[in-house]
Amino acid sequence: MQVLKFGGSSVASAANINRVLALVEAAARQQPTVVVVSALGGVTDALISAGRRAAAADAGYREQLQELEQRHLDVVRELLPITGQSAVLSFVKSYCNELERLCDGVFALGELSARTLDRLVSYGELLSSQVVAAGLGARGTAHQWLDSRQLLRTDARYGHATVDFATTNAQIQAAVNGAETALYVAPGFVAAAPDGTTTTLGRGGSDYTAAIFAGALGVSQLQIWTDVSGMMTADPRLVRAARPISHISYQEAMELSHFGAKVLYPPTIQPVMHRGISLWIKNTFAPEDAGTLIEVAPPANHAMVRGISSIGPVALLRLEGNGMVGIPGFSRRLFAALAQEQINVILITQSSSEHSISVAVRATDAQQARQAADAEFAAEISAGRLDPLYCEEELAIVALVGEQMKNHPGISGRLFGALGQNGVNIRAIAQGSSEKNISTVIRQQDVRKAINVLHETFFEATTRQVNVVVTGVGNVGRKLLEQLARQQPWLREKLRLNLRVVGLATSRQFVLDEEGIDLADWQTALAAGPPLSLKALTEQLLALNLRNTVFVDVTASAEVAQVYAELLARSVAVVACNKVAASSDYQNYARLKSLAQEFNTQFLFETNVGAGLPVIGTLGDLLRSGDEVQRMEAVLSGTLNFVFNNYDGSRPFAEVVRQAQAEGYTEPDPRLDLTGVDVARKILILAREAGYALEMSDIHNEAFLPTSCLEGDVPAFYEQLAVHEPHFRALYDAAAANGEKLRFVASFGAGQARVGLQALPPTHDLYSLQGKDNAVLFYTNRYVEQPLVIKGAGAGAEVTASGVFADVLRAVQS
Ligand SMILES: NC(=O)C1=CN([C@@H]2O[C@H](COP(=O)(O)OP(=O)(O)OC[C@H]3O[C@@H](n4cnc5c(N)ncnc54)[C@H](O)[C@@H]3O)[C@@H](O)[C@H]2O)C=CC1
Ligand SMILES: N[C@@H](CC=O)C(=O)O
Repeated sequence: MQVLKFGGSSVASAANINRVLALVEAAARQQPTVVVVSALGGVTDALISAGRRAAAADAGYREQLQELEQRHLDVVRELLPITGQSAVLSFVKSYCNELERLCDGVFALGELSARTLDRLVSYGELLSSQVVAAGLGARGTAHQWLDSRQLLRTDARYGHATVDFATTNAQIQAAVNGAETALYVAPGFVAAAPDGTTTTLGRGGSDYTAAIFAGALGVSQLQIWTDVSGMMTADPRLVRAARPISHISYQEAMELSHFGAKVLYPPTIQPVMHRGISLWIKNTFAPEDAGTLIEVAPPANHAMVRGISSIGPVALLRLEGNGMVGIPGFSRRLFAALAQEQINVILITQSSSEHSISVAVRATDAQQARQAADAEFAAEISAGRLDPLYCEEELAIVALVGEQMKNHPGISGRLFGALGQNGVNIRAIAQGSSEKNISTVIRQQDVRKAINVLHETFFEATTRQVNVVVTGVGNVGRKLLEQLARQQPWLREKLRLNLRVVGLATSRQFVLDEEGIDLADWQTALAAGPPLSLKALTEQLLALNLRNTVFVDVTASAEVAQVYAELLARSVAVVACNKVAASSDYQNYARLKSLAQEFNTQFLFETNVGAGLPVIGTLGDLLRSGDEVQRMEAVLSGTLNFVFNNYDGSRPFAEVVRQAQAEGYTEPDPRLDLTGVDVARKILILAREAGYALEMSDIHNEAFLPTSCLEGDVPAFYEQLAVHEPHFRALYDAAAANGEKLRFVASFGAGQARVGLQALPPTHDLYSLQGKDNAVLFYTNRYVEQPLVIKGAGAGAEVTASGVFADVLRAVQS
């Protein structure tokens, strides 16, 4: 024997009912079957609404009832052959006439009692089950329609009656076991009080009916057929990667159902759970899908977390004050006051200091709850021993559920880590000692991000989504996009990162697309974007609230550097190729670093010094391992090294500088390189990273450029370089005469930093640098005589982009 229950969506139309009939017939061929049917989708709500309108003297209920009648008649006409329709059509009409008389009475009296409402709504299931039974009859399938009102005995608490199981079980057993038929159809939801008046079973009523039949008959299995393929690991409307749960325990299923996985209503499954009957959730519209099998003891697997649930909006109420500490009875009074108002408490938390108790309630109950608590504690509040109830709204609860979480350390750590790294602040936490459920209260607007992050953390061993915004798609930015596009498959396969570019900006336009921009044709997406507004870009990016987000600045813009703080404070990682922020005033530099720390994110700028060379990272490693920098000596300008390696007077100095710019080594404004400002910024950043609070004004810069070179714009600068060709030639000749090379050297020691042009002899460590190379010499407590040397290409789009890329990966993998 088995029981199958079909929900409202499964019987919402003739086409759907035909599916149901085929499934029922297939099931009944296997073993005797009881089919429990809900009302056609939407009918119960329509009946309640009609009743309420009638009670409110709104004659519109008649039209509503006519629509309901028409809907059922249409279903019958479509479902049954013409020859078999008339009896069923007149039956539907007679039920609908009864309904109309009932509502007319309600209209006349202006009153809708719970008893009348039960009677009214019972027609939904009575009609649907008769229609399904007629459908089976029309297909020649033998069956018997059972009137659940004659089998399910309840008390007279109309609306949510309590079942008298002794009588009910006996009546069901007599009706089913005594008959010869192998297939029964019964209306769900409806029952009867001892005096025979119709009652209903409350929320989840048809599931409950099915479970009562299953329990009474001791069946092997109860199947609940619905419109989803079972319980999912998370709400599929919020998490695309959510997947069905194949096996789950009753305990877990109930935890998930409590928290929004609306497939089941826990109280309804008690009759089967207590008898160890398995419950199979199946999809009427995809019967081939495995569905979810709920059992007392499902097979063990490696999943500690079975599902993630969410419920919202909720409000968090906090009762707080010194007057509570050590005095029994406060929580009892709070809960009694809420219970008095029929307010359901969803989550409770109290710290061990006993200084406050927080409870979460549905947002719609918040104000009533606040008033009830304030009234209850009015005396303590006016005496200053308690604060008025504090109510925080627009919150939600996200919970991890899984029986195997018990005794497995580290799960809450991963939960908090994953949320923290994504800027999701946890307002309250609850975990019972059964360890089946860890609940967090978070902002409603963070729910999508939080569930996705947790789903990735606990279910998707395969990939993690990373969302990158690239601001500045010039020389370096374009190369970065090329590298990202080329590397995407590798990142997915090897690092399990689904790295998507969700935003792009230039000084003219920007585009944001949470679905990810096609890197094969990003120019088209960008061209279609609105004019650049950094405010709009940041606001829209923050509003998207995507997980694992990295903002990459590949501009040289001071305005772009100003948005970092807002982003970091929302846990968006910032990767800056732009040197403006790290070389701005010390206070800003330090604030950005501490914001990153405070909001559990990253502010990385490795390419600020030495482009793709691992300079800042190496310095950090030295310091973190306890070393101390004594001195640094470095060539930090790719441009200047290129220029002095290539200038020998045979070509004009200006032409060599132009070549450096054309090859992509200079700053967007090459005067920054030639004046030594770019190098000064770099040594400043290194000194700061080494622990010294220097300002740009502390860097002594021995500029070699004649001042007239800086008096106009960039074309004027090049003109002046040509005018001063003899000056550059003289510098070169003087060095060459001594067998020396010109190097623009940055040095730091004893808290002092300086940059300037030097003629270095062949014996000097920085003499033999090729092309656009940079070199950094670290003299530390451990590297005393021979410095730690980092050397290599110090400029160029390709190497710089690769350094930015590495920072992006560091930001999301840290
Ligand atoms: N070229 C190199 O070897 C290295 C460059 N860098 C840094 O990389 C950055 C970019 O350099 P390039 O790509 O050569 O510059 P670029 O001039 O070729 O590109 C700059 C990009 O930034 C955009 N941009 C400018 N102002 C903007 C604003 N306010 N909002 C949005 N976008 C804006 C421009 O439209 C352009 O797309 C600079 O900060 C530079 O210091 C760092 C290390 C090495
Ligand atoms: N313009 C810079 C590029 C890297 O920061 C340089 O020439 O070194």
